[in-house]
Amino acid sequence: MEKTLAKKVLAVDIDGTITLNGFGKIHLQALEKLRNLKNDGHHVIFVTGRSSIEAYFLSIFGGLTLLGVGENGGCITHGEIMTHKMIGDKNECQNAFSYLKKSLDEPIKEKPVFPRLTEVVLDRTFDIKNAQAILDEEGFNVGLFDSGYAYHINSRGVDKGSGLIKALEMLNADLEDTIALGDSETDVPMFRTVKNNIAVNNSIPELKEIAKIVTTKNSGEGLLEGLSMISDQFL
Ligand SMILES: O=C(O)COP(=O)(O)O
Ligand SMILES: [Mg+2]
Repeated sequence: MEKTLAKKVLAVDIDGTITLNGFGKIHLQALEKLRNLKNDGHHVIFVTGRSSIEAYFLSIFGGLTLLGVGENGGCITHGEIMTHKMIGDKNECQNAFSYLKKSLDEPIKEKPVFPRLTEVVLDRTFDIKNAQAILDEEGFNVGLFDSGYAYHINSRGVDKGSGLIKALEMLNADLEDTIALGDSETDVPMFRTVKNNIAVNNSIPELKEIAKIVTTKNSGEGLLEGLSMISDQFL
């Protein structure tokens, strides 16, 4: 009697992993692969710096699990009736943004993205490490993160790792049954949380260093390559 495989959870980054960073175009074969895995009984969810509403709608149109972790873990949108679980605190992120506007010499402005419920998203136009030091110095309880697509001001303790753990609780699923895929700094907390993970070839070196699998191909092609490398093991 063939052992039925435990239901796995695929936690998939969007920009730079199933799209080309900055453009948003979905790699269709990669999406088809994810839908097939969903149809095989696994959970497939997006864990992204984009809005959780974008992730949720992509899961509807993609035929995936109706749960999107967005805003770098700051908000989870889920269910047949669209419901938001807000984890981050937009107020403290906005206060930090206002302080940076007064403190930085370089230009700093919000990136024109889909509206956010718990974070602030900025154009990548300033020295992020210097900005983080200024916020720490002033005692702001926020983090500044670079997804390669945008800078994010998130509440302290809000990241893709903490957001994924909340999502797994909601799905009644286990960390050891989870596989994460990503490409940028914002995926590092997720990879530190989930030991089974795949960094696509266009990932930053810091993510590749901690990844269990690093693909030779970029973005959507890399997702397909990475999933084929594990499918014989446990998908
Ligand atoms: O919105 C962004 O920063 C891009 O997001 P992602 O790479 O985490 O999907
Ligand atoms: Mg990404």
